[in-house]
Amino acid sequence: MSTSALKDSVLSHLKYSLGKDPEHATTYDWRVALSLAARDRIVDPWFESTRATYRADAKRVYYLSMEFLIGRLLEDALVNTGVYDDAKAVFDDLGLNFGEILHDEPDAALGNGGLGRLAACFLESLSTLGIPAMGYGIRYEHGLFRQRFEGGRQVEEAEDWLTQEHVWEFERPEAAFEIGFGGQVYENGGRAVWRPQEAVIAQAFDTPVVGWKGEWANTLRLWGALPKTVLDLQRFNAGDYAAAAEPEALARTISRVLYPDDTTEEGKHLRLKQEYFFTAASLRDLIRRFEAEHDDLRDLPKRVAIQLNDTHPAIAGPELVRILHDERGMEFETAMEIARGCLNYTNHTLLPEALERWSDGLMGYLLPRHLQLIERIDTAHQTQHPGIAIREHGEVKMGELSFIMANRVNGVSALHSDLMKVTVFKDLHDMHPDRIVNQTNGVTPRRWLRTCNPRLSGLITDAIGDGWIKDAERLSELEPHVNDAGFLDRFVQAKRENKVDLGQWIAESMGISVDPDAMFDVQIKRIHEYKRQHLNILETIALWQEMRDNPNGDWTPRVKIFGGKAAPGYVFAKEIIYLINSVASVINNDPVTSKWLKVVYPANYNVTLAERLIPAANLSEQISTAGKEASGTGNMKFALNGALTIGTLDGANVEIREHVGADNFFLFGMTAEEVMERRTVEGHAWDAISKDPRLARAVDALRNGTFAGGDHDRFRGIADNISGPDYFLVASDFSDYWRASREVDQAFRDTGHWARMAALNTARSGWFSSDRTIRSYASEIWDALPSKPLRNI
Ligand SMILES: CCc1ccc([C@H](C)CC(=O)N[C@@H]2O[C@H](CO)[C@@H](O)[C@H](O)[C@H]2O)cc1
Repeated sequence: MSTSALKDSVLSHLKYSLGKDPEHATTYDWRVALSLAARDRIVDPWFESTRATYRADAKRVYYLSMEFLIGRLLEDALVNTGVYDDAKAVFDDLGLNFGEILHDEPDAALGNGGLGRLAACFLESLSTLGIPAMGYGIRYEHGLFRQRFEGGRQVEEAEDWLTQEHVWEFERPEAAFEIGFGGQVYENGGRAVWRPQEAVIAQAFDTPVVGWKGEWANTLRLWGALPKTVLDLQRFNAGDYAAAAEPEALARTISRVLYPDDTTEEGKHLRLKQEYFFTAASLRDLIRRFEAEHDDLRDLPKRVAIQLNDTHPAIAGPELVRILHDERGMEFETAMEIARGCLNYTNHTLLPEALERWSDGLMGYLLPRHLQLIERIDTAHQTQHPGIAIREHGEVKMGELSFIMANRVNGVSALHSDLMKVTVFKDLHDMHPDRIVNQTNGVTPRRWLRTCNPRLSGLITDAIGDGWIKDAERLSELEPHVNDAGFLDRFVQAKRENKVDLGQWIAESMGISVDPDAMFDVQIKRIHEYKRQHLNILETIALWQEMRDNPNGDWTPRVKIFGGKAAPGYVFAKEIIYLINSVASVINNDPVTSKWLKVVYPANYNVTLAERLIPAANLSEQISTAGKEASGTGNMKFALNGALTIGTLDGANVEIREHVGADNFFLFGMTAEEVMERRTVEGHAWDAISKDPRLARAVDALRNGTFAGGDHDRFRGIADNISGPDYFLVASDFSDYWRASREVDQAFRDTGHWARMAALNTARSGWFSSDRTIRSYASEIWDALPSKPLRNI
């Protein structure tokens, strides 16, 4: 498509789709017009992908997830369909600010963090690989809350991405299903019949997910909840207007808002309704699609692979058995076999508080037939494998149910999958030793390098061509260039220019000036004790104290950048946020140290902010307590973008260090085994503090009001925790973290050496592409293949 054709398409959409005259068009109008023009180019490959799948009667992959952390779609679509430069030329030509138009798009924040973003990367890779697939989720009216800081404290505001037209979705009135809740189960001719007490309509909204080069596009189908009856006319005519509108309000509540917790299961009534709502609608939809082309449901596993993104859609097991056994009359055992032949389960966390357990009461109330079927599934499994129960202490354990109903169960990094076998799923693993496999996470190199870092990707393509974008492991072809001074200079230049851009944005949006030649040290992720943002800020305090002791010391200038939201109910995490902001305001206004050290915490960390921060990072903080971070995916994005990692042997850090080389990774801290050992030591925190005066002094600063205007109590909670129970071993890992951080200081001063290490990280991180991960799922779990050979780039 030529620039002029694109221009015509944009102008005609502005006129005929938005009814706007260019003279009076707003940034929003131009952004929507461009999006419609870009969308037009995706519809044909989208249709063709569907046709090809039907022609080939190909096996389909269904990815069921409560979260899809998509972010923005326009720039990704322009790059993936190869018209980004044309679009830029069109708006330069129109004398409009292209960057401003791109930034007008709201993030689709339909997720909390790692699990949701992984789902989005997976969909893009499935399309790039041409594997027929569909993502199923919920069309939340309100995504993850907007974070604002008030006096350094997190304040949540409702997110409202749908208050403006969402141009990337197509409503599908024909794809709607009635989903029931509650009610009773009756016996009828030897068959169980469930009569729900209430019902809502699940309405489909489709978003095309286009792959690299726009050759294939799969569908993300999100369900919105609608009332069976829009208005209770009797009540309306009786003047009881509120009551008249109640059915609609009640129904829409199901898809109203994303639960903002990412580690603690609340066990909330509405959460279980959400999980059943989208899971049941998705199973209805995929069975209808199967039966349109096939007449024997026993062949379902040959044509359908379902991936459960954690336990959130685990009700899929009992629901599939209910449909096959209750509705279709299959023998229970056959229904179980067919269901297990389709289902696979990915575990994303070992944190006990994150493992979902629904009370019998709630499950029996909302899903009475499912509770009966879970009982039967439990009994059947215990007959063969006594000792493990799905139902225990009046609760239904969704992890056990998912494991027992799955063909394959996987962890998301090598360490995590091994830990699953010896912790949460030890007994089940002993019973089914070949069921757990590992699938180390990955990230899409399109969004997380090609699109977010055009300077570096331009440099790479100049050096080795652009084959790496589709096949990221070809980044290894950069290795010979790493010894070429010219390449390294351009590598350093690209990073510096990204840092200058970020510095400008920080100055404009936060009024803080940062030195682009300082080390940009970045920790961006959800705020959680196991991710140890409080270890990072404690080290920052100790560094600041040492700088004040010796202001003329030859310090390595650093900018500590934090980003992340805390679950609204997570008090300790919110205290950590308050501490970071309080430390920042003292340090950033300290004339003695401000040339050496700055702390920056932009609010409302999301996908778009990550795309702005990662290309400008020198150092990636991956400092979780070993054994706690299942994988991490930010760690991969930083390595791809030429940042060095300071981290523990946790999650995928282990594999990143193996791939980039131990010399190009700053390792510190206890291993997962040593962590278990250290916890058994009585007073392990005090012991560590007593042995490290630097640590003791930093903790004292939390107690003596240094960062609290003299208020000794403000951060007592954090100080007491770190010097007391300290379950995540902040005190015990501090000294080694300090040691590694000083090594980082030394290394950063040798710009050539640092550049070489950074370039090797980029060159050796191609394996962490989500294309590699998806290829592995496809061959080891789904037995799914690309539907048509995609033209080699
Ligand atoms: C029920 C509340 C809830 C909601 C979400 C979750 C997710 C599983 C939390 C999550 O996002 N886990 C992260 O998943 C990433 C993708 O695999 C991993 O890289 C991270 O290590 C893991 O913390 C747990 C509990």
